[in-house]
Amino acid sequence: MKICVHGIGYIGLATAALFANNGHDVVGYDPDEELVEELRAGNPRTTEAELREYVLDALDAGLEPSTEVVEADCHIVCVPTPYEADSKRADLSYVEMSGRTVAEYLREDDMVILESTVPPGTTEEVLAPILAASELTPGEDFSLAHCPETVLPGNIAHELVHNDRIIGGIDDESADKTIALYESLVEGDIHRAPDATTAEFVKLSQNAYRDVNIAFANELARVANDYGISSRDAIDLANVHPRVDVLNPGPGVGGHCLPIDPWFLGQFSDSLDLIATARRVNDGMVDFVVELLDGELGSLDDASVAVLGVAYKGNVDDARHSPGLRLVERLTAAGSREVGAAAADGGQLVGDVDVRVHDPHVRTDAVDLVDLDTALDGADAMVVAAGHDAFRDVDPAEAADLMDGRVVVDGFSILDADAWRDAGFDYVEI
Ligand SMILES: NC(=O)C1=CN([C@@H]2O[C@H](COP(=O)(O)OP(=O)(O)OC[C@H]3O[C@@H](n4cnc5c(N)ncnc54)[C@H](O)[C@@H]3O)[C@@H](O)[C@H]2O)C=CC1
Ligand SMILES: CC(=O)N[C@@H]1[C@@H](OP(=O)(O)OP(=O)(O)OC[C@H]2O[C@@H](n3ccc(=O)[nH]c3=O)[C@H](O)[C@@H]2O)O[C@H](C(=O)O)[C@@H](O)[C@@H]1O
Repeated sequence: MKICVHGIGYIGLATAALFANNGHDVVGYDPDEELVEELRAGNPRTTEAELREYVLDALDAGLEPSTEVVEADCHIVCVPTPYEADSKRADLSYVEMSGRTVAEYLREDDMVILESTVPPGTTEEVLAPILAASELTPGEDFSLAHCPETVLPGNIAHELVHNDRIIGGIDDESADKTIALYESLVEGDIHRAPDATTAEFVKLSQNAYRDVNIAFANELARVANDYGISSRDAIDLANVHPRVDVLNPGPGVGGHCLPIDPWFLGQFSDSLDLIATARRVNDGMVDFVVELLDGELGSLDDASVAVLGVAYKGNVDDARHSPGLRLVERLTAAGSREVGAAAADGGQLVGDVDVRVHDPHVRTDAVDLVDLDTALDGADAMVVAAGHDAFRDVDPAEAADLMDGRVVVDGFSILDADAWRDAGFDYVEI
């Protein structure tokens, strides 16, 4: 089948490769000329080794990166759906733009599949009317379905093939055709949603569920701290119950999915309550880290803090909406004024903090990154704000030689607590 994937970023490229590696004739369209050139030269933008190999196989199998759209039996839309922070709404302009492009190339009996994560109702109420500008009728002249993507960054090559899929069409035939196509590719089960809106809702519910569960763990961490006990020990023990499965606390929830998708879920509903509270709890964990630092150091005024990790989670290079970046903001002068402004509401006043940031995976313009030794040199405290495996190897004796202070806040409980305590550190974990 001739397939045109619209948007060959992280998700679209993997999806294009999935189809190309299964014998389809695939064009990966993206307006980003540099990205297309790099791919044509055999340089996919990924640090995931398995994904890289998978994409290189696909290029060998004929995957054609292109800045031109082509006519195709199936158009798969994988464009960005960013979040507008002020309104807490999805920016659907890329989906709309892509829809207008697809409409120009659409022929009778073609398939259109939206994979981007969108608020409930988008496929039927936003994309379908745009595609109808082709003068073909959605559901009658061409099929239209939503097939949300659920791969876990860091494990995409495996999950792309093995995850179950939820597929919802704007009518039965659209769902039938889309299900048949994905059944020929993936090893996970395919589940039929009653309609496209339900499929959109389910995708967002999965991420909201995880966000709420993490918020529960984060709240337990704060409560356990009030009792002077380890939340990690308590959660491990709670989880021996056959019907309890609490996730891990940490310095907050990052990435461009979990912190955002709960708001997409509530975009056309006034009923978010627990889910909105969970967002607030998770975003508040950075303040908890600041409180821990302040408590351990006596005062943050003029303190030096080494922040290790601005990736949104361990072993990835993506710093979008990361707890580490938020922590840096809070600790720097601009951020401390923000925290100070909240003092009347019980927030704490923080003075100027010398913040040094190190991350072996991330390249970003958002903060100045330094090497590990520079970050630790003269620091009063060290915070692990991303769970990179590399941080397990930081030697407490060497850190003690470099640092002025002896405070470590381990956001992910990844360090060897005994070794750090033996080296003279006050070791605190979330
Ligand atoms: N990254 C992830 O872990 C996951 C992402 N998603 C969803 O998948 C969608 C895509 O996300 P990513 O691949 O991460 O984004 P990305 O930013 O890596 O890639 C999107 C690509 O679309 C291209 N693009 C922009 N406008 C376009 C247009 N009009 N036509 C064709 N291409 C266009 C961009 O140049 C870019 O290369 C989003 O809705 C996201 O929420 C879903 C599950 C996981
Ligand atoms: C329900 C679910 O597991 N969704 C996945 C999620 O990918 P993502 O990498 O954002 O998820 P993640 O590994 O839970 O990490 C998100 C954030 O949550 C934090 N986190 C995660 C687990 C935990 O126990 N505690 C915790 O604090 C992480 O450190 C990170 O900051 O969102 C992806 C997406 O929708 O883009 C989705 O495809 C993935 O399957």
